Amino acid sequence: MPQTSSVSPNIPTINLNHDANTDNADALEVPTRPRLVRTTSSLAKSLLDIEPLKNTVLKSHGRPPWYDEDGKQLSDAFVIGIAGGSASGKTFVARQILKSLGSIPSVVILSQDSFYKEHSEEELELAFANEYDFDHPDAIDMPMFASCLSDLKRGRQTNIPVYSFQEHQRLPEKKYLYGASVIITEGILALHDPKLRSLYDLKIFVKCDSDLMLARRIARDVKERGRSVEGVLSQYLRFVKPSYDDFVLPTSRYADIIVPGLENTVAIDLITTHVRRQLDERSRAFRENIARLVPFGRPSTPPGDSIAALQLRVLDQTPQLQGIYTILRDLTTSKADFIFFADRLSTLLIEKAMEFLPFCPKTVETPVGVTAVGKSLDTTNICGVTILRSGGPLEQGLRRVISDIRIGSLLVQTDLKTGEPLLLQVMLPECIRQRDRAKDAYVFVLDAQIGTAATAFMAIRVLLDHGVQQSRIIFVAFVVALAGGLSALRRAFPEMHIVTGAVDGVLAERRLRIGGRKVELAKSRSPSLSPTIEKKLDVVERDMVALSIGSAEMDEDENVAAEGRKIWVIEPGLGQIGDRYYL
Ligand SMILES: Nc1ncnc2c1ncn2[C@@H]1O[C@H](COP(=O)(O)OP(=O)(O)O)[C@@H](O)[C@H]1O
Ligand SMILES: Nc1ccn([C@@H]2O[C@H](COP(=O)(O)O)[C@@H](O)[C@H]2O)c(=O)n1
Repeated sequence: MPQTSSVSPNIPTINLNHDANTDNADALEVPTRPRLVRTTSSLAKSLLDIEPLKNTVLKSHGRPPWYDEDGKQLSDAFVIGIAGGSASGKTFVARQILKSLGSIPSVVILSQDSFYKEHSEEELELAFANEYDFDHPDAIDMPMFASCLSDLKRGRQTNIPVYSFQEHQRLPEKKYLYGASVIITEGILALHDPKLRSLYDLKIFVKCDSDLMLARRIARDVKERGRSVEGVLSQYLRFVKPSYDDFVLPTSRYADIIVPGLENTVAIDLITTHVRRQLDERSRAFRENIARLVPFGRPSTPPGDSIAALQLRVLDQTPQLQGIYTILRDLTTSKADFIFFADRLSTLLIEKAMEFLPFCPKTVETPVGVTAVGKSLDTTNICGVTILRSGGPLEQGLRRVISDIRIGSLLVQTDLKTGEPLLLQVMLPECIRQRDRAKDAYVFVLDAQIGTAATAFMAIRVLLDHGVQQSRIIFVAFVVALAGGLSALRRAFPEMHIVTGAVDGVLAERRLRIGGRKVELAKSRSPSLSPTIEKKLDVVERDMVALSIGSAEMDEDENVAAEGRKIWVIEPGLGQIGDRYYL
């Protein structure tokens, strides 16, 4: 990127000062529960109305696929490093960028403050007497900073320290971060360390008048950091200013762009235009590509061959199992019966899936005083992850089999505009959130079905990003479609296990029409549907409206309303399992 402005005499300076902009750029972490009916504009407004937190992944639109058809990460997150003096306006610039980017998928403002080193008792005494040098590069744990940033950039989760300015100390807890496609790092020495610099896609230095920085710092430190004016001044003269001159200001020579600490609207506009262009170049149609790789529709090989090639673990097709599936497939089955038999089936499926867990030998003494050799299972690192909401009916079975199991969830929904899956919410159990435990974890992924496999791809990628071993992922589904994305999923993730009870032949194309709030499934394959089926389809359609509007926050599009959106349905299938179970 060309230099557009600089303080260095060797580099031409362009004055980016322009209109004053004193707005606070704010955003909100994605709501913990999805709101079903909400428009893009109202969400965007509320995102910008609320004070953002640093070190929190902020999302407005969900995260589209960040990997290719091989399951490999497509591109790293885009990382912006912002350096500058204390109170120069680094956080302000970061928030302005966030605000100007608008509907980008997910972003985190990562603060260098989190990486202040732990202090000994003596250092703490100095700190409280304003005699500790927090502005020297040695005060910051640069290797840890670089390692956390590198993990986040590569799409991995990270656990960052939490720092208290009031206590001058790192707190015992850590903050879990995952899933940002844009990372904005800010700190006085954000451009100091070469390793950190190598991680940035864009380097910014905020240059501000020293008097203004001091005035802002006094105001902030007294108000927010529990300091006295005398203390702030003494620390400033002894450490802050000398370090600014010796260590901070010299790093401006590494910056791609110098932004003024006041009236910087034009600079922010330039930066966001650049970032948006970079993000556009990285985006790619994922689901379309899988469909091209393995054409959906009807299976080309006999089912037996496919089951063997796909290494599916299918329940024995006993009359009893066939009876359960017949009830579940039957359109006329009552809700109560559907729930009863889905619960029974989920237990059978989970029992089958248990075959992949590491049971160890155990000897016990029996009530008649004899020893018996058996097996036992340590469940500490075994957990479940439900794909909301269709995977929910499988939870019952999992809890019956492992009563104290921790179950997290992923909310993945289809963006009706692009047809791509969007990751809207990640709530994972502790044994996955912590990197050192994730590698030992066994994870049951629960989803009602695998059709296009777009959701399954996303779920598996999330787990791999956390360091879960592929061979310890056990995907459990009521039904899978042979002619869907299953073979692409198997090719991408050959070591994970797939357990199901039914392998259906067809993945049929239907049209989903959006007009106002109304969605119609064009019955392209069956023009003369019975009235009962028509009625059931109405229920499905109604729910799809709620889900699609709630999830994708989509703008209603005239063309989409006219032509309809392509969706895929497993046949014969069990219908919308989540709806039949919950609604
Ligand atoms: N361009 C700006 N225009 C107006 N006020 C600003 C600007 N930049 C920063 N400020 C204000 O200055 C103070 C310090 O800014 P901040 O971004 O927190 O500094 P830093 O992160 O560099 O320590 C805040 O109160 C902020 O609102
Ligand atoms: N315990 C601490 C730690 C750091 N500081 C000061 O914070 C400044 C950096 O934060 P900014 O938000 O201003 O970039 C730095 O200049 C340190 O002097 C502190 O006072 N106490």
